[in-house]
Amino acid sequence: MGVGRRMKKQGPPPPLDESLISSLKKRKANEVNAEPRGKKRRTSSEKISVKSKSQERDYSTKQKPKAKINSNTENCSLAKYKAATKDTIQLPPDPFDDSGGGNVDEESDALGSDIEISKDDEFFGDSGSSIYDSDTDQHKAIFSEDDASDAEEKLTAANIAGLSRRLDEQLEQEAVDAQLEESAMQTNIAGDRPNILEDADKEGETIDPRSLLAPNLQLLRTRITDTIRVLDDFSTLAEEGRSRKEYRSQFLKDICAYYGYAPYLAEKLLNLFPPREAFAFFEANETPRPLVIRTNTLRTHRRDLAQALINRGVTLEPVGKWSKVGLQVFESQVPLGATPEYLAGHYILQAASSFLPVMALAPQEGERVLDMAAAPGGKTTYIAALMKNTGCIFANDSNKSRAKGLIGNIHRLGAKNTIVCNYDAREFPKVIGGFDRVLLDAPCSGTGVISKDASVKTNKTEKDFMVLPHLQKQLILAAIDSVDHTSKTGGYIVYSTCSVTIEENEQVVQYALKKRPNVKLVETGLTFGVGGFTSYMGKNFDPKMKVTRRFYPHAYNMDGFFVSKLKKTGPTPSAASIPSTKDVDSEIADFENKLPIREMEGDGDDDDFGDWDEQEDQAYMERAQRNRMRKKGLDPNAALVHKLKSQVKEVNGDGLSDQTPKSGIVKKVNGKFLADKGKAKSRGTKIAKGNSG
Ligand SMILES: C[S@@+](CC[C@H](N)C(=O)[O-])C[C@H]1O[C@@H](n2cnc3c(N)ncnc32)[C@H](O)[C@@H]1O
Repeated sequence: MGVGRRMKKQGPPPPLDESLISSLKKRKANEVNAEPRGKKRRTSSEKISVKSKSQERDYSTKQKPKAKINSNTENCSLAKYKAATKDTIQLPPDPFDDSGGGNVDEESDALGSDIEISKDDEFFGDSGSSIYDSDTDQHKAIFSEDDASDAEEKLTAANIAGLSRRLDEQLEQEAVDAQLEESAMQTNIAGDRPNILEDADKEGETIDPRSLLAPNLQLLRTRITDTIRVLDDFSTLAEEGRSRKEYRSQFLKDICAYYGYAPYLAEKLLNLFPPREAFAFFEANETPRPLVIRTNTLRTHRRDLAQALINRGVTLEPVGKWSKVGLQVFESQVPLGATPEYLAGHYILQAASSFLPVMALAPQEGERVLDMAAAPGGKTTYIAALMKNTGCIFANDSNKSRAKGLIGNIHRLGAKNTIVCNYDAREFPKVIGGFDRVLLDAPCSGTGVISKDASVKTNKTEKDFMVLPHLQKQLILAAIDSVDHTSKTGGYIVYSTCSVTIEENEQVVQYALKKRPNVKLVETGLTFGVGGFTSYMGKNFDPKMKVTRRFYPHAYNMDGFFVSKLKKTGPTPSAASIPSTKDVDSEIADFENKLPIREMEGDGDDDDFGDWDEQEDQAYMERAQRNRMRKKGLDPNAALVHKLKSQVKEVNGDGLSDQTPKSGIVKKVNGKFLADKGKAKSRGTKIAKGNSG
């Protein structure tokens, strides 16, 4: 659990598929040929000696970390720095060379999609974009050999010094990790059969479960790694007579105790991965993700922004080849939320993962785009930038106070093609339709961003995983119904969440495919990420679900995210509707009926009534009534149906309007059923103070 991950490179970019970037290569080749003699560009294999004393760092004396460096690390500049000799720093040209990086633009062309990244976004000049090159005189490349002015050397030096420091820290962290791993290995000698369950049983007998002693974290961690070893090689390492299930259940208990998760959520997350990967996921949730800023190309170019921030003492690097606008910040001497560049809207602090849904949406200039759940506007403003302030964006959010933040960001970043609205997005098809593209970055449980909000570990309940997916299902249907299937340029819907659970992702998309046969899943155009689940715990999803993308913190050092893209192929059938919120209520009531019977808070002679409103009171009493009925072995749903029937009769004027409903604890006043204070109180149930009933 170190701090290392924030400093680690974000990524990794996937291996390049050459076929997808052929057009880029062609363009580069032309440019190289067109270059005047004697003005040779630096190639990625060339070394550059940096003369400044302050930059001379002796990497040869660094103790090499013993830990195996994973493939992620090999992609980052650390591996390249390691090759540096005593007096020479080998500049890492790759991070600043956007060429051939399989950017989404090029890839999507090949995929028949239409993602476009502004050519102005090219970083530090080596990119090979013709538009970019026409610009080089005004925007000199920071690390370009061609333009080694004194000022630039200073900038380069400052950034390199910062990056070197960052690498030192990373090396130190890895050395510590290696030592920890080595000591763990000494206790985990291969072939040694650990007594996990036997020891845990003994521990359970000796420790009073009510004791307030803190768990022994070292012991727990060792047991977790031992259990993973056993589950990896069960036939050799399992204790005799013990089942896999027993080990899994011990693993779950230990994960909950070690990382502080509620068992319900921990199990849900554990089920997504093999044990070893699950451990990596939980571990990654303990460390912050890298700090990333997105260049606002409506106001500046990435290299200009980088230059300005380096001048202010910020150490940064392009976020990865997959993005032309992201900068990963390693160190800063100034608050990044208060620099003149920030205030002038040159950048926005935005997690790298949240670039992805917009890249998948690939908005085109001149289109009409709906961002259904837009606040605080990180994605809306990115959409505006990709559309170069043309066309029209409707940025909607149902939360008024969050919508204010959205307006602030839209102004600061200079988005001029955006209309902000404040509807419940489920109503949107009735408000306005005919959009070329819709982004639904849905409200979710946030299981992908636990490193930012650890309260998710304990505050998400079974009910959340019923209510949220239901809302998400309603929203995705509304998103589909808002799109114009005849759009010449689009007809796309992107559904994304910052959650990793199946209920909020694949199941929602599957529901949309079932309810709206006029949509189909298409490639997101994103070059990395794990494919979505096509089956899970006996449930099969559409085989094309694999084209959706999952992003995990342990795999890419990004927040957990899910991105899917749908194409609308025909009109929504006229009979199709969006399930109403009443259905959600009945689903929740049904859910509550299944909960174990427990004493109601208000049962007893408690006269200390709070300020209740009539509705609250009614719901409270109905729940008490249902509990009582179940205790008596009666079916509360049957009584509910009976009650609803009598209400319907009453609404229809069937002569019951003056009668008190059969439940006996509510009665009708001014056309509403209210608590009958006398009866309810005699049963020990809380009712509203001053209730006229
Ligand atoms: C994940 S956040 C959106 C983040 C935003 N897309 C961004 O990138 O800045 C989800 C948003 O959905 C909004 N929301 C929740 N329920 C909604 C509904 N029924 N209709 C519209 N917006 C809703 C919340 O207020 C919240 O701002």
